[in-house]
Amino acid sequence: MLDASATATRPAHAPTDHPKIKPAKIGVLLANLGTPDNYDYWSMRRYLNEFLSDRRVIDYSPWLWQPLLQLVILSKRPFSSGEAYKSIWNEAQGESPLMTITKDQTAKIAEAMQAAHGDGVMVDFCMRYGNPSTKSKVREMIEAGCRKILFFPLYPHYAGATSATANDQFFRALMDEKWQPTVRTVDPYFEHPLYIEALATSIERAYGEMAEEPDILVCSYHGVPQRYLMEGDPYHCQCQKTTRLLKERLGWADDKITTTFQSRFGPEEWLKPYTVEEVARLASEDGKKKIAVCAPAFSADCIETLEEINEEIKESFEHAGGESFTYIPCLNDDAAHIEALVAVIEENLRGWT
Ligand SMILES: C=CC1=C(C)c2cc3[nH]c(cc4nc(cc5[nH]c(cc1n2)c(C)c5CCC(=O)O)C(CCC(=O)O)=C4C)c(C)c3C=C
Ligand SMILES: [Fe+2]
Ligand SMILES: [Fe+2]
Repeated sequence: MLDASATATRPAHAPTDHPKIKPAKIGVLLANLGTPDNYDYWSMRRYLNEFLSDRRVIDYSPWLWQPLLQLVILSKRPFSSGEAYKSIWNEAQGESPLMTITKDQTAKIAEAMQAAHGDGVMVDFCMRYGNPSTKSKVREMIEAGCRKILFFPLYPHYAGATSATANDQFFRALMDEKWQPTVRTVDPYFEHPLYIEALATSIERAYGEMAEEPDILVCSYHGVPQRYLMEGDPYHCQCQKTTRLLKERLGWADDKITTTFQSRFGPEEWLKPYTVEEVARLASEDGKKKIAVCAPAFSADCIETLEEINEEIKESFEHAGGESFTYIPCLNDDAAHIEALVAVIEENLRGWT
C-alpha cells in the first residue's frame, strides 16, 4: 500500500521502480475568474470565447448561442473590451490588475499560512478561464504531495456563474487524476464578521479622507440575469444581506446606503436597479450630488470596477448633474481582507490541520 505520510521517497517494501511518494501536504487553492493574457484582439477573443461559452454564465442552447457568439459578439467585443483593458493594464508587470492583485493576495495568504502551519500547507491560485488554469494548478499540488485540497473561489457571494463554475472546473480537473486527493470547497463568506469588518473599515477610512461626507454610499454588485434569481440562484439575497450587515456595522440610517447591480450584458432583464441608471437618478431626482461607490462582490479590483465604475458609471452620474464621485477600491490585499480570508480558510481546514 502507498503510504503518503511516510517521509521516504519510496516505501521500504516496494520494488525499485515503485513511484516516489512525497510527504503528505494540504493544498489551499484560491480561484478567481480569470483575465486575458493581453489586450490584443486574439488574446481578448480567446478569453471571451472561453468565458462566454460557459453555460453556467450564459445558459442559452448552444445551437442558438454559439453562432451568435462566434459570428457577431466575438467579431466586435474583443476590440471594445480590449480598449477598456488597455486603459487599466498594469504595463510594468505586463498583466491585468486582477492578475496582479490575485498574486499579491496569494503571497500574503501563503505567508500567514506558513507562519501558522510551516511547510505542511501549500497555497497557490488558479483562474476559471485562461491562465494559470485550474487543471495545471491541481496537477502541481498533487505532484507536490497534496493529499488534501481546499478549493476556495474568491467570491464573497455564491452565484452559479462564479462559485459553481469554478467548483465545476476543479472537479473536472480531479477527473483526470489517478490518485484523487480528499477535497473540500469553501462556502460563500458574504456575512462573515471579518469580511463585513474589513468592508466597514475600508469605508470608514475612505470617508475619513474625504473633504465632505458623501450623501449616499452605493454598493454596486456585479449583476446576473433576473431569471437566474427566479430559477433559484441565491446571489441577489446574499448581496442584499451584505449591504444590510454593512449598514448595521456602520450604524447608518437606511438612506445613507443602497444596493445596485452593474455590468448588464445582452437584452435580458438583469438584477435591478442598474448602477449606471441609479447613480443618474440619485443625482437628478434625489438631489444626491455627492456619492461614494464601492463594489463588495469583487475580491479584487478589475475591469468591472476600475473601468466600468470609475469611468462609465462616474460619467453617467456627472452627466446627470452629480458633483462629487468617489470610488472606494475593493479590499484587494488590505491587511483586514487577508485576515478575513485566512480566517475563512482556517475555519474550513478544521479537522485537517
Ligand atoms: C455575460 C454574462 C456574465 C455574467 C452572468 C457574469 C457574472 C459575474 N461576473 C463576475 C465577476 C467578474 N466579471 C468580469 C468580467 C466580465 N464579466 C462578463 C460577463 C458576465 N459576468 C464579461 C463579458 C466580462 C469581461 C469583460 C468585458 O468584456 O466586459 C470580471 C473581471 C475580469 C478582469 O479581467 O478584470 C470579474 C471579476 C461576478 C462576481 C458575476 C456574478 C455574480
Ligand atoms: Fe462578469
Ligand atoms: Fe433576494
